[in-house]
Amino acid sequence: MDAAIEIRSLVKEYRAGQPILKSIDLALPASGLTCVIGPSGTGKSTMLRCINRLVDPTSGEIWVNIEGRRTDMAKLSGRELRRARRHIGMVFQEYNLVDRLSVMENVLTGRLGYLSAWRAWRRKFDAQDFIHAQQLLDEVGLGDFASRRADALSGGQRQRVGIARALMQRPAVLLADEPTSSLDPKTSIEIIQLLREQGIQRKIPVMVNIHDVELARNFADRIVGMTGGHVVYDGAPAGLTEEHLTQIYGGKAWLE
Ligand SMILES: Nc1ncnc2c1ncn2[C@@H]1O[C@H](COP(=O)(O)OP(=O)(O)OP(=O)(O)O)[C@@H](O)[C@H]1O
Repeated sequence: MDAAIEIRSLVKEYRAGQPILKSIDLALPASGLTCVIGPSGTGKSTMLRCINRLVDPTSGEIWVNIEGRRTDMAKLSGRELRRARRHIGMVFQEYNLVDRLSVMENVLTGRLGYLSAWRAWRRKFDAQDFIHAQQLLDEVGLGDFASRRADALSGGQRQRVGIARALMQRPAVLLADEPTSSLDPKTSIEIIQLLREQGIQRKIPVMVNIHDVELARNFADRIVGMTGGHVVYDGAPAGLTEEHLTQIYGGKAWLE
């Protein structure tokens, strides 16, 4: 398969001899929304954070297509890691916006990894960056909000800013760690659909950790079910049965 993300034998131990991820193998195609489900503490966030190297893997390989080159994120360090990371967009549960900055300034933050240290420190963006940021705000439905302060927005709007900021990185991969956990059901659907559409438009894989199984079932192109640090389901939403859910959650927890 021509995978845009390929994870091989990924192991993560925070404490020696106690693996959280127990040899994960996963290959995601160049487009489409993959939802990762599984009980709390099973390692979903750890897996996502290994991909963008917020967490260092203990062993294994994480191949990502970056600017036409297959790159093993697990092996990078220093400058090479910084260069690769700027192509990996991340959307967070709590948005991680800077409240006192405007929406535009928050979106521009996604560009910082491309600037020299001096320009980044002075937040010296190009005119082209402002144009791009405004285009992205239009795309996420916040075209008229550029000058608002981030803390004047609703949760759904804040998450849209988070998505625009990640897209500002011109990502090769878009990762989202429980992006809808703080949102109401209707807004959650809008955010998941937005993530999916943006991934399809840009032909990049979108990988989302999510607790809401029904949301995943209804909107994902693919579901990865994890339990105890293993992948136990990897396939189409339609193929995810009650037996799989029982295996993943060990009961009827997904109904709660
Ligand atoms: N920095 C860390 N140091 C030590 N242990 C950690 C660290 N981060 C996570 N863990 C542990 O690793 C395990 C997996 O955590 P992780 O957050 O990846 O799970 P998760 O499936 O994303 O859970 P949730 O759905 O609740 O977010 C947990 O037992 C957690 O306590």
